[in-house]
Amino acid sequence: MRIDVLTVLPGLFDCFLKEGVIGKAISSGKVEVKVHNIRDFTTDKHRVVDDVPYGGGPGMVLKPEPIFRAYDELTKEGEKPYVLLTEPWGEKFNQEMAVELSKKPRLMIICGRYEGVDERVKSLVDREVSIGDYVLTGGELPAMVIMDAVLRLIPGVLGNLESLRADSFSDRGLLGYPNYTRPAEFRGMKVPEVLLSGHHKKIESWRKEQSLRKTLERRPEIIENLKRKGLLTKEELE
Ligand SMILES: COc1cccc(Cn2ccc3ccc(-c4cc(N)[nH]n4)cc32)c1
Repeated sequence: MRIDVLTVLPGLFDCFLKEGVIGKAISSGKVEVKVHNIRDFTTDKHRVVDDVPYGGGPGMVLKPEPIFRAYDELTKEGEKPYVLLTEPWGEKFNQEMAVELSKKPRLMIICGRYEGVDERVKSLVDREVSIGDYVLTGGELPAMVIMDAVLRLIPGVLGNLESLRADSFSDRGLLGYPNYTRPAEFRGMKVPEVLLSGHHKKIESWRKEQSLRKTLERRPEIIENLKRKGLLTKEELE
């Protein structure tokens, strides 16, 4: 997969693209992520990317020209990207969307700043995406959240963990099961016996039950959604 990111703050992505699972996936060539400074696609000597809003009002708006120039330049060759625009009130990002986006060969993520992008930029956009009902200062953190959730789903990125998660609950949006590690007792708090039993079938069913129970308690709508889609097995429904 290739992802092109358009932003006026490319430096925000430096650590994200160097560290951890995402950093390894990029350095190993499993995925390609290119961050482009919208300012590099201006043509005036002051490299202006924003302007005051028509009709008045606070703040500034990102101009359409530099973004369209970047899009035209970056789409001259190769597959046309599926274009995302991060917005405070776009379609809510979730695991289902992450799975869908992970199947695209190429993505482009346009990161707004100030009061957002000129409305005409949306003629380039396939999906306006929000990571939650709160307003951030720009689209870069949402872009990193989306990239992190999508890139971890690319085959080979999670390495051997991937196979262990063949039937991963998280891919169905279920909440995770409790994790424990040594010591077996810490400040009077014991690890559940079943996890010390070495009985893999029992451990697996305990984890599945914990995940379903936690999801039912905290996010019942996820269970309803999976039921409606027929994505819960008979025993999971019991
Ligand atoms: C557009 O309307 C806005 C109104 C007030 C502030 C801002 C700031 N801002 C600029 C570009 C931008 C892109 C994404 C987000 C964002 C996404 C989520 N989930 N929260 N916030 C916020 C952004 C925008």
